Amino acid sequence: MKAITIENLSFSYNGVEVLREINLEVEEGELVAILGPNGAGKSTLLRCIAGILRCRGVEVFGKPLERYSRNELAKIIAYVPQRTEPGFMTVFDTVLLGRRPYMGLRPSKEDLEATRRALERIGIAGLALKTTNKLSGGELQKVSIARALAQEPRILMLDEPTNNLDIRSQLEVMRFARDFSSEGGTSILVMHDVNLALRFARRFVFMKNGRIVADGGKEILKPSLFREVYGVDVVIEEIGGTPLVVPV
Ligand SMILES: Nc1ncnc2c1ncn2[C@@H]1O[C@H](COP(=O)(O)OP(=O)(O)OP(=O)(O)O)[C@@H](O)[C@H]1O
Repeated sequence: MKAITIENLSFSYNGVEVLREINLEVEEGELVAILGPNGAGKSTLLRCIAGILRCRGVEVFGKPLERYSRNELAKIIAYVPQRTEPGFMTVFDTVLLGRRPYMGLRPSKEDLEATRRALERIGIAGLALKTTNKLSGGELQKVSIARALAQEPRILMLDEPTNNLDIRSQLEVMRFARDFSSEGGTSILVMHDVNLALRFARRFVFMKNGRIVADGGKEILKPSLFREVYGVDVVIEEIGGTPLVVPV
């Protein structure tokens, strides 16, 4: 089943067009990495799909985005932005906020359980009682991902999820996204670390100047693509069955 269908999507901020004629279909269960230089429009595309920016031409599970209520959409799509501001709430309460689309006046037993599960799965149960303004950048990033998980979405959209994370945590987050997809969820990740993307994603969407310039599996990864998209020369070597892109 198609999780996301985007047809001829363009988007402007104050009259300046930053997404141009985007067409993209994502099947349920896919893990897609969106790559491209700074300012290419990757975050804007994610925010359009998440319903944060008002756009036409996006369907989620066969229904136009604008026909979803905010609550309905929040049960389907969880979006983790590049940066989150810390606050004065505890980690537990912050992750519990992910349950808002399901909650009545008070959190139910199921809401509390889902919060605990998310904290465990992201490996931050030990931080539950800390306030978020006392966390490191990487810890805060993990809290945002746990909150998205507590939302129990069908589509997970992470904007540069491995920023701020040490190598081990990067791998944990990527493994989590891969597992989420192999359990039937759909993951869309904006990434700058091409090699990390290569290791975990099966599909790569390259953007430049608001357009999708390449979309496919490992077969599209050629030095000419990196020259076109980033303006850099690279060599691509295979190590342990995974291509490794090295700028030269
Ligand atoms: N709120 C905004 N108002 C006006 N212009 C914006 C806004 N957000 C982004 N832009 C512009 O839109 C373009 C695309 O930005 P976007 O954040 O989508 O790029 P990106 O590919 O995610 O970049 P990066 O890799 O640097 O995060 C850029 O030229 C940016 O300056």
